[in-house]
Amino acid sequence: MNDQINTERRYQSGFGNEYATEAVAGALPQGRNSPQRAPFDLYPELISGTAFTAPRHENRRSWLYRRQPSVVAGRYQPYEQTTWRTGGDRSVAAPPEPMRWHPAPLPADVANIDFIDGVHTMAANGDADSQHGLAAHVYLAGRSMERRAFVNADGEILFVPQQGRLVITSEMGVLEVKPGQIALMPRGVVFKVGLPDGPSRGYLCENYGAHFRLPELGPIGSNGLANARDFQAPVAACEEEAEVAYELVKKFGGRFWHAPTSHSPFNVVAWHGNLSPVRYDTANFMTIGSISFDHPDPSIFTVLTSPSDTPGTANCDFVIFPPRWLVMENTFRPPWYHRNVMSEFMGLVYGEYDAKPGGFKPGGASLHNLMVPHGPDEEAFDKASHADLKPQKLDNTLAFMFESRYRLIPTESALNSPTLDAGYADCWAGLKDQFKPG
Ligand SMILES: O=C(O)Cc1cc(O)ccc1O
Ligand SMILES: [Fe+2]
Repeated sequence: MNDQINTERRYQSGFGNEYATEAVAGALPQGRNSPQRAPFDLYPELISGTAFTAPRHENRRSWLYRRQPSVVAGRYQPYEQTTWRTGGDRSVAAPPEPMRWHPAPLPADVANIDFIDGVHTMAANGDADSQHGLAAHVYLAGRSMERRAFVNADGEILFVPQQGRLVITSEMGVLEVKPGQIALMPRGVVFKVGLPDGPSRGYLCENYGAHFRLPELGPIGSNGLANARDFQAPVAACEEEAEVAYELVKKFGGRFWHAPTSHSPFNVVAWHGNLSPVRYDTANFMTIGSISFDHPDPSIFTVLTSPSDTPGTANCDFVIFPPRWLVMENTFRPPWYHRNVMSEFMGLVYGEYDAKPGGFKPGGASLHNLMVPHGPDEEAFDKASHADLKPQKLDNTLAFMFESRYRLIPTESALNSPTLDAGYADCWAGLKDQFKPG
């Protein structure tokens, strides 16, 4: 298995269904999970994504049949990764203002930086140990992980590549993900990231809370938004050279550790269950919008949601702003000016975002925390207030938002970064009082 794009890669369709896959026919036991001796003398191993006793509709677990169990590993030593932070750092003085960052340039030595070392936290909230909150990261990497693997005990990871494809090799198989697509890696599943296009950039949402799932559809009905069948899980793929030395890096309680192993962690010959990495192409998102008037709430663009214990008030919603038609009559069509009780971290994969046609660049980011006023910049306001309201296609654009009930605290390094757009607030400065009574 290597980084090369393999156009014949196969996938299994669906989100959270009972997948079953064998790299070698006959490797899955039939009728039981843990026979006295499993087929081909593989080791059965269970990975739980939820508590054993979680309600059936939420319960996630998979059975892996592997050449050696995961417990066969060396001792862990501390590993230094100082730019990947975990949880909200409440000692940071975060101004109650809109914030924006220009795209982070790829560092000069990017060819030596792999995915693990290339993660930079922009903002985070909650706490991994108490299993709530999220972190919004950017990754800047140019080196494929070869004999290095990573596992995150602190949360699941949503990948949003912005530049360059990812070849994500996991215990359950391989996912190829290109900009416009996303991938979701469950907590605790070992993976490595290959970069077939070299220097790559993208966003991550590390979710410490309840796992991401498809949102309820309510009156939309039984179809629409992200359809379950468009998610794809990998098929089992065991690395041919299984007895090779690997370095396993683990994030556990916000700290990084590494241990040597004498075998590939990608030694799973067959697996079954409903806990799996998946990928999804946002081009398959069935977008719903207003066909009469007014700008709807952005919740209509929710791809995945991580609920909290308060109904309808997410730990994290992953929302996209995909290409779509605008047809609303007598309506200011871009987002309204607003203050949101939820906190909004946004990124742009490609194109232009209608509320910020100028200053928000692909690879950049913005943070509009709870109750921080924001909305269209002056240019967007002027254009939309006078636009001829014929049907308009917003094309070649993909922005997204990680929206959370908890305040997102920027990291010290994000606040001090040269990419912080010091003049961001000026984009609204020209919105004059234009009240004309009578
Ligand atoms: O602020 C933003 O740009 C995100 C957003 C978009 C939208 O269409 C409505 C509300 C909202 O917060
Ligand atoms: Fe907003």
